Amino acid sequence: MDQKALQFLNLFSISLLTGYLTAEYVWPFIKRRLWNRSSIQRRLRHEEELSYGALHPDEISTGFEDIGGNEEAILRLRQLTDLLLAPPTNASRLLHAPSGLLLYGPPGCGKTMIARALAKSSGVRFLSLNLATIMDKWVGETEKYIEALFSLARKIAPVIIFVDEIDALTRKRGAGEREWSSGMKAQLLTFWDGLQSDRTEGVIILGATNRPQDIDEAFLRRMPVQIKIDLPGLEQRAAILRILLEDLDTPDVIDVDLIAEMATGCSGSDIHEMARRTVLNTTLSKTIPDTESFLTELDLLQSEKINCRRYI
Ligand SMILES: Nc1ncnc2c1ncn2[C@@H]1O[C@H](COP(=O)(O)OP(=O)(O)OP(=O)(O)O)[C@@H](O)[C@H]1O
Repeated sequence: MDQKALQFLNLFSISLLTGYLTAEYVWPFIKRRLWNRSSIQRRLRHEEELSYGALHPDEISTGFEDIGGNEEAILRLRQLTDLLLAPPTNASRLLHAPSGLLLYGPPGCGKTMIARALAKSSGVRFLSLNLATIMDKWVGETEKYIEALFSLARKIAPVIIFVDEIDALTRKRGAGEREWSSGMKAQLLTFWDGLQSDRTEGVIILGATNRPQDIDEAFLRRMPVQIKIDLPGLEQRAAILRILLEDLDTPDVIDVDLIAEMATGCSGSDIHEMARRTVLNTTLSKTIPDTESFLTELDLLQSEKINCRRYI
């Protein structure tokens, strides 16, 4: 073989070897680095998006003084939160509170208000998770949001992560369930367990739902304290009304107890709506809101609700 052919063969073998090494080792390494970098950037973007739902305690306007009734539930929640945010050092691990709590009960009865007031009174941030932000994304994207949620929570701890309608995220797993959905739940459980094993981080997950029966057992187990926030009783309805009427000039011409009695079956939200409409209408008609005007609005509201339910 002449010199030129030998040189060509050498060059050819070196290029082949270089090509092979590049394809086998260098390119995957570069790809991994690029992927990691874009993955970190993506997580940071998601963290930023999620942080729009985070409030500093000073930014929270709802306090326990704005909530009528629910004293027992509030007391229990405050004790648990204190325990969670400052776990007793050197004490038995059994004294540690669980990192997940669940508020359940009919709509409009104050679950969200209680969660916000809890964060404010404990002096911790309130991170409200908007499920629309993290669900209905491309396959794999929801998992990224969940990862970002927990990394953000760790950065801004102590924090209460509030997940309204948590049943939508933690629904019972079934045979026909889509793969992405069961993957997302598995990942949520993994991150949640990460919190449980390191309790000093001051991250509490507070779920709220109207449908606790839909929540998967695995998630219920991670929210072992389940507190019912029920429809208000007579005294509680009167308490809510008194709070709502505090800034009216003429509260003494209003028979709060009578209105509360007539409002049987109403939620706090219904009472708020009745009071809002009454004050709006009397302001428009330049009259003074009295017992009669409240009862008229209550009647209207109740018949609207009956008609609406009939239609459904
Ligand atoms: N106990 C209460 N005291 C004072 N106001 C209340 C109370 N419960 C409900 N409200 C009124 O009803 C509104 C809705 O309450 P909130 O959003 O906390 O209910 P919720 O239980 O979280 O409802 P949902 O399950 O539909 O999310 C409040 O903004 C407030 O005006």
